[in-house]
Amino acid sequence: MSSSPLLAVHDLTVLRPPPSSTPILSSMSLTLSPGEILVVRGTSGSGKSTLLKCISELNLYQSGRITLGDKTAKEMGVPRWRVLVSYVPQRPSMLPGTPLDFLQTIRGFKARTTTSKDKHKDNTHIIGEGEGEGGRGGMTPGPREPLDLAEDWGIEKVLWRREWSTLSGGEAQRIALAIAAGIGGAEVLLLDEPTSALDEETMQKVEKSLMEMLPPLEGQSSSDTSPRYGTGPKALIWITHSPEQAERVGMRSIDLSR
Ligand SMILES: Nc1ncnc2c1ncn2[C@@H]1O[C@H](COP(=O)(O)OP(=O)(O)OP(=O)(O)O)[C@@H](O)[C@H]1O
Repeated sequence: MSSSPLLAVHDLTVLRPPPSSTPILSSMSLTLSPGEILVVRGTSGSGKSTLLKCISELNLYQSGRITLGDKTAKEMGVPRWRVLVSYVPQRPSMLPGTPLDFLQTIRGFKARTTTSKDKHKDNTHIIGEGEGEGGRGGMTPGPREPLDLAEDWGIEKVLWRREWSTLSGGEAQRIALAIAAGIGGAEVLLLDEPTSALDEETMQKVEKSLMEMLPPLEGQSSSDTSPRYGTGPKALIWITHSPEQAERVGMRSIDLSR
């Protein structure tokens, strides 16, 4: 693989809480390059989610070093790290309010540096009161704003105004994923079984959009790939139990099964 990785995990060890203190992950290392999708596989309980939560600084670990570029989360500051290295859980937790409230809240986080370009593409205003369709947010192709991205995956804009608790598992999963992928700013997305609640057709649409967001791999001509969407992520780590999906999306894979 190419020279300098975007993300690197060195010798990560995570233990279960006492009294068992047995390892969940033991001296685990990996690297991720720009343009790459790394698939993580493994039996249930082998530590896949734990790995992604450690990388996003949501889970404590006993030893190891995780860097983005040449910086650790501590050196960068954890809030900024969590913007750049974004974990998308398998089941979005039952958040209060609506997806639109959530989107507006995370857009306001101080750790997220909002450029005037980002502001320009914020078209959350396009959903009028009680309105189902909204506008198109401009006629020219450009960055995929979360609402547009989700719409490509079959999420009508009216759903953004519904309480999270009233959404189906697959609706909530697509909306959470569209927010993470479409809001811009994240360099690495950590996807925990991102399509587990989706039907085959929708799953393949989601796979295609996510793959098209990435820049070309180093050494690969950009004309070899579909157009890249705006400020999308540079690389993905993708947990899946499906060998077919691993084959479709993965450029490399690791298996955590013991
Ligand atoms: N806070 C915790 N306390 C005790 N054990 C934990 C804790 N968090 C995770 N574990 C254990 O660590 C192991 C790995 O869990 P993890 O959720 O990472 O597995 P996984 O590979 O993602 O599984 P699945 O495929 O079922 O989602 C499991 O045995 C789990 O019970």
